[in-house]
Amino acid sequence: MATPREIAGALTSSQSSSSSTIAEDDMFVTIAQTQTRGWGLMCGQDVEVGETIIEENGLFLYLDNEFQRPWPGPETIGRERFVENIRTIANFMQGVERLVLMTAEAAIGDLVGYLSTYFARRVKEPQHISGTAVFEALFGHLGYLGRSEEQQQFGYDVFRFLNDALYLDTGLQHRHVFAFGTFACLLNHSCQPNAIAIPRIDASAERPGMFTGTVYVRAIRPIQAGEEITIAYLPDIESSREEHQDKITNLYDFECLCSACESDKHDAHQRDLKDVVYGLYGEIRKCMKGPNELDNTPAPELFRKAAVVLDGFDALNICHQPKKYIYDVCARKAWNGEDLLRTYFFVTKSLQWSLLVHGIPSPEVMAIIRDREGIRRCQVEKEDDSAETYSTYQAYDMSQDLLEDLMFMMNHEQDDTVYHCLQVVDGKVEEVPEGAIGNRVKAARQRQQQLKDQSRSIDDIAREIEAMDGSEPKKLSKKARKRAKKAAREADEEEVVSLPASAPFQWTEEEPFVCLFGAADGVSKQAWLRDSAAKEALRFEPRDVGHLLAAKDGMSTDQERFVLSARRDSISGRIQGEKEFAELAGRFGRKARTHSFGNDGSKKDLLKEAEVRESQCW
Ligand SMILES: C[S@@+](CC[C@H](N)C(=O)[O-])C[C@H]1O[C@@H](n2cnc3c(N)ncnc32)[C@H](O)[C@@H]1O
Repeated sequence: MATPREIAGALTSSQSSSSSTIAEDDMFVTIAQTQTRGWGLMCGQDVEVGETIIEENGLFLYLDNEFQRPWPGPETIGRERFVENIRTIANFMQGVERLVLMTAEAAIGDLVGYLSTYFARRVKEPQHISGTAVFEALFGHLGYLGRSEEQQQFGYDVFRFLNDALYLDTGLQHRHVFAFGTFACLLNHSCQPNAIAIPRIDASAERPGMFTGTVYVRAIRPIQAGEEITIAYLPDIESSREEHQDKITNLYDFECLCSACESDKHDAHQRDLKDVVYGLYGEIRKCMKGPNELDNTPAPELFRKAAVVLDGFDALNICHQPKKYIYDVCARKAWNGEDLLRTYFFVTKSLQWSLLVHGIPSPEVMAIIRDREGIRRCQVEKEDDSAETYSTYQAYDMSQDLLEDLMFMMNHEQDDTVYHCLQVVDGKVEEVPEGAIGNRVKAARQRQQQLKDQSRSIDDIAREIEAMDGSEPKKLSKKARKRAKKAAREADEEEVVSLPASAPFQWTEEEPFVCLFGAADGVSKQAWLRDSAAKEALRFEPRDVGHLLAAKDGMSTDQERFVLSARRDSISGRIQGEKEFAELAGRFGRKARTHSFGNDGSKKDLLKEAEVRESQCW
C-alpha cells in the first residue's frame, strides 16, 4: 500500500499540472497543492450534503487513551510502551513498503535512542513537547548522522505519519481513535469545514459497535467540483476565538490559515461576531459538563442563548459537531424540566444531524445510533418483543393536541412530509397514514386560524376584568393590565405538559437523554427517518428554535412576530445589516436600534432585549 504522499508524488511527477485525478471511478477527489496549507484534497465533482466522498480501509489505529496529541513520550506512557509505539509505526511504514527490514530495525534503534534522550531532556516541561517538534528533531538527527537517504526518508515519513493522523470520534463511550495512513489524512483543517471524517462502526453480532477500521468522509455542506474538501481537526470549538486558535497551534503545530481565519484578520466585523458566538457557546458548553451546571442554568436563558448561537453558527457557516452539541444540551435541559415538546424537538434535530452524517443506517447500525443518542431508554420493551416499542408515550401525560401543535408549528411553512408521519392517538404515538397528512395539515391550519381569531389581547382580558369589577374602563389602569397579564399567564400555564410527579428522569453524565419517538425497524418508520434526514436537516434553522421558544406557551401572531424580530435582533440581523433591520423594525413598529456585539455588555443587552420582548408577549 502506498502512502498518500507517494501517490500524490507519483501522480504529480507523471503529469505536468500540479493536480491529478485519482482513479476517478472509485474516488472522486484530486490531490493538489494549496497556496498556504501544503497538499490538500480537492473535490473532483459536485457533491451534495450527506454524500460520501471517500471511503477507505487499511488504517493503522491507536486508541486515544494510549496515544494522543501531543504525542506522548516515555515520561507519560513509560519507556516500554513508547518503544512499542515507535516500533509499531516503523512496522507500519515497513508494511507500506517504504523500507526493508534491516533499514527499519536500524532506524528504530536510532529513533528510540534519540527520542528517549530528547524526552529525557525535555521532561520538565512535557506540555511543550509536541509531535511535530519531536519528529522535526528526529528528522534533523537522522540527517545529521548522515544516514542513508532511505533512513532520512524513514524519519521524514514517521514525522508525516504522525502529523497526518486523523482524530476520529467513534461515538462509543467517549472512545476516540487516531487513524493513520489514509487518503483522508490529506484533508486540511478548516474552522468552517465542509466535510466530516467518520469511523465506520461494525454492526455485526460478533463485534457490535466496534470500529471496523474503515473511515469515510461525508459532505456536510454542498461542495463544488474543484473546491477543497476540509474537515475540522478539533471537533468542538473553544469558548473564544483566541483559545480556539491556541488549541490548534498547541495540538497540531500550525497557525490556522483557513479562509475563515484569514478573513478574521481583515474583518473586524467577523471577529466581533466570532467573539460573541464562541463566547455564548462557551457558556452553553459549561452546561454540558454535568447535571449540576445544567440545573443551574434556567431553561429560558439556555434556549434563548441556543437560538442566538445557532443563528450565529449560521452566519459563521458552522454546521459541524458544535451544532449538534447545542441540540443535545437543550434536549437534556428540556427533558429534566419535563418539557416533552421541546425535548422532542431538540432530540429530533440532534438525531437528524446524526442520520445525515452517518447516513441512513441498517437496522443494526440504527440500533447502535439509537443507543448513542439515548433513544432507547425511553422505550418500554414489549413482552412479545414486537417492533411497536414507540408506543411508549402512554407513560407520559402527553396531550395529543400539544404534539400536533408542535408538529404543525415546525412545519407550517415547510415540507409537509417531514414530521407529520407521527401522531398521538389515545396517548400512543402512531404513524399517520400518508393520505391523511394533507388533511391534518389543513385541519391544523384551520385550528390555528381559529385560535388566532379567538385569541384575546391583554387589553381585552383587562377590560373583562375591569368590567367584572363593575368599573367602565376608558383607559386601562396599570393595575388592571398587570392583573390581566397574570390571568393570561395562568391560563397558559394550565396547558403545560407535565410528566408524572414521580418520574425519576434526570440526565446524568453516564445516561444519555431520551428521544420521544421510537422504533426504527418498521418500514414506514424508515421512510420517516429518510425524510427527516433529508438534505434540509443540516441546514440551520433558527426559526425552529424561535418557534420552539414560543411553542409551549401558546403561539399567536404576536409571538410569531416576536420570533421574527428576535431573530432579526440576533446575529443574522447584525450580519445582514442595519438597513434590513431598520426596515423590519419599522414594519413591526419598533424603534430600530443597532447592537454592537463586541463586548459582554452588548451581549447582555441583546439577551435582555429578547427577554423584555418575550415578557411583553405573554
Ligand atoms: C493532515 S495534514 C494535511 C495535509 C497536508 N497539507 C500535507 O501537505 O500533507 C495536516 C497538516 O496540514 C497543514 N494544515 C492543515 N490545515 C491547515 C490550516 N487550516 N492552516 C494551515 N496549515 C494547515 C498543517 O501543516 C498540518 O500539520
